[in-house]
Amino acid sequence: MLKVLHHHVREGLFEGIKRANADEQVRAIVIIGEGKTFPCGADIREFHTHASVKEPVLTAVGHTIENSGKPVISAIHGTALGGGLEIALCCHYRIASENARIGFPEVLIGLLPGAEGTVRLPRLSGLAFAMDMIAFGKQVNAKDAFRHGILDKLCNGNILEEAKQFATKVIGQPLDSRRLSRLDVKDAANVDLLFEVALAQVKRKSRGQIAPIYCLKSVRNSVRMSFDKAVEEEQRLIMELMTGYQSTALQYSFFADRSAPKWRLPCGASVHNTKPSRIETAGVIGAGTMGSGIAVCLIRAGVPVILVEKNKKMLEKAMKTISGILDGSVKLNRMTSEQKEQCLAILKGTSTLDKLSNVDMVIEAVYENLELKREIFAQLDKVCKPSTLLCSNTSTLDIDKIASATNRPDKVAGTHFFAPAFIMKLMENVYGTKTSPATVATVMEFGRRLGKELEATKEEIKNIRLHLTVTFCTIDL
Ligand SMILES: CCC/C=C/C(=O)SCCNC(=O)CCNC(=O)[C@H](O)C(C)(C)COP(=O)([O-])OP(=O)([O-])OC[C@H]1O[C@@H](n2cnc3c(N)ncnc32)[C@H](O)[C@@H]1OP(=O)([O-])[O-]
Repeated sequence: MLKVLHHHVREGLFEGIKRANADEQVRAIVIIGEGKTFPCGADIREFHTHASVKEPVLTAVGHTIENSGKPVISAIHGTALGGGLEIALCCHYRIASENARIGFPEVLIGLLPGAEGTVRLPRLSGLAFAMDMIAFGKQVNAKDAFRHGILDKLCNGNILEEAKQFATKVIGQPLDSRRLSRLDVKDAANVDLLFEVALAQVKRKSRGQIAPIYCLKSVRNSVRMSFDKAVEEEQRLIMELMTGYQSTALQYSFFADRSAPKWRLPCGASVHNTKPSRIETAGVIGAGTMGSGIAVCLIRAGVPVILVEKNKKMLEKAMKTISGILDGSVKLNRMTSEQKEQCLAILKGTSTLDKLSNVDMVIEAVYENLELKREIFAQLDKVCKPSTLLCSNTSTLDIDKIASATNRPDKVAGTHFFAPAFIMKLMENVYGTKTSPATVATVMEFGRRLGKELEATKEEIKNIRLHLTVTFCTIDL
């Protein structure tokens, strides 16, 4: 596990600083991460648990550090992120290995640096840099951080030894000018202009998201209010974000993103011992909103698609819609016109299922009617080659009941996309009682290829999970 500021880490740090302050032999204090890195933030798993509010909270640790009568130096290697960087900002000096990185990624999980980071960083780096770093969750390398005054020294040798040497040089020097809470914000006169420019960027780049706007407001408060008042307001803003649906969704997505590549089934099959098959071609059945959106995902990932829709007018309309969606991507510079044409070249429309005889995978996306889906799956079973995976985009129906309409239940799975499928990142892969590990491996690998955040869900728990994922995903990720 990476170094995160669990309750016991905060407690250890707090007690350590107090002990060092009380010990007459100690003349300076160095804070360094054991192992590969400085702390990369608060423990996200601890949020919403009692441990996150158990004393000493991060701000109390920070105050003890800043108020220490002996110089405190943070020696950063690896990454100092989020709460880790907030601890470093409470230190009187910061030195870092040349290849270290620092940043405030909180906004990426729908939060802001709520342990006084939005109020301290501008006092050190200036407003423009702080707004950019905090509202976009940017990580910067040590050289950039040094250039912007965040670090006092870059090290290329043993970081602990260099920190000890540095400490001997600063012993006895006045500390007040090193306590960021006592300093004014640099470039404060430009606050309104900088805020407007950053806000316009946020609205363009992080459309629909609340946290980046709160980040900017909180940084602006660092100029408009006293340190203490701005901190109070920062607390209010983070509490509002913490209880909102966007941060819940983004935190969920943070862990889903990391756990999906490590999927494991109760039978012992896992990503490590099960080989996926390569999907070279696919069929999508149903050219409504979901079917068209799924087809877009696939052709954008370079997978040739046969889109089946028995209503010819609807098929024609869907082909135009798909072309329009790709035009939108071209306008937003997400693809070139040439790439758009390449996507359209691998999309074919048809009104009959028999054209799917040779595809490697079919994703059915007709409306939620069990009998209709069973009928389609029974036909697919006859039409498709024996190795074809038969998948359903169903959000509520039982995969086992759909699979039982075929003679290949081991090759049937749910591949549940969320609307609009070409934007929403979550994909829930549902396995039934007879779905084989190889099928799970293939749909998980396929989802990864589409750039999705994945969930492997057992049919029995789908409905509980589904309730959660739907709630979580009502935002434009
Ligand atoms: C009062 C509030 C004020 C403060 C707020 C904050 O600090 S908010 C926090 C601000 N900080 C962030 O948002 C930092 C978020 N983290 C990152 O950006 C990256 O993890 C990284 C760049 C630190 C390392 O990348 P990498 O590719 O080397 O490694 P990896 O990404 O694969 O992770 C390895 C394992 O560590 C786990 N884990 C990681 N971080 C946390 C965490 N904070 N918590 C819990 N767990 C965390 C991760 O789930 C995974 O666990 P698994 O699956 O093995 O059980």
